[in-house]
Amino acid sequence: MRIIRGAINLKKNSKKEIKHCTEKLMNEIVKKEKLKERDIYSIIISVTKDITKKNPCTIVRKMGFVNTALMGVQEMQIEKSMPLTIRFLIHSRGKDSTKFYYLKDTAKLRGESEK
Ligand SMILES: C=C(O[C@@H]1C=C(C(=O)O)C=C[C@H]1O)C(=O)O
Repeated sequence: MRIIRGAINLKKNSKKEIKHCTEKLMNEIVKKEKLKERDIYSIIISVTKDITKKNPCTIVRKMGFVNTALMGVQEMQIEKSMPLTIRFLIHSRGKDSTKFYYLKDTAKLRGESEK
């Protein structure tokens, strides 16, 4: 099974920015992983509590992932954690591997989670 973790942070909590960032992250993963809907088992998307204007799952659905099992959840509220962040966890068919796609400021999170 192929596991894909992704993250991106927003400039602000607006419909336009949520759409832009969700599409940016999803498009990057789809392109680099050559991901087809039929290969995906499920996608879990978390948002930090400050993201409220639009549901990223709806955006992914509108990108064409009409039959994919999607689940949207709220990220844990930990003090000083990165605000305005969308995270993806994708399980898909493929060679056993784990890949990370951390766009914009979230690249910092990779180092932090390994400390
Ligand atoms: C540091 C991150 O944020 C938090 C920490 C994670 C981790 O240590 O793997 C995963 C999700 C978040 O709860 C991240 O998304 O990588």
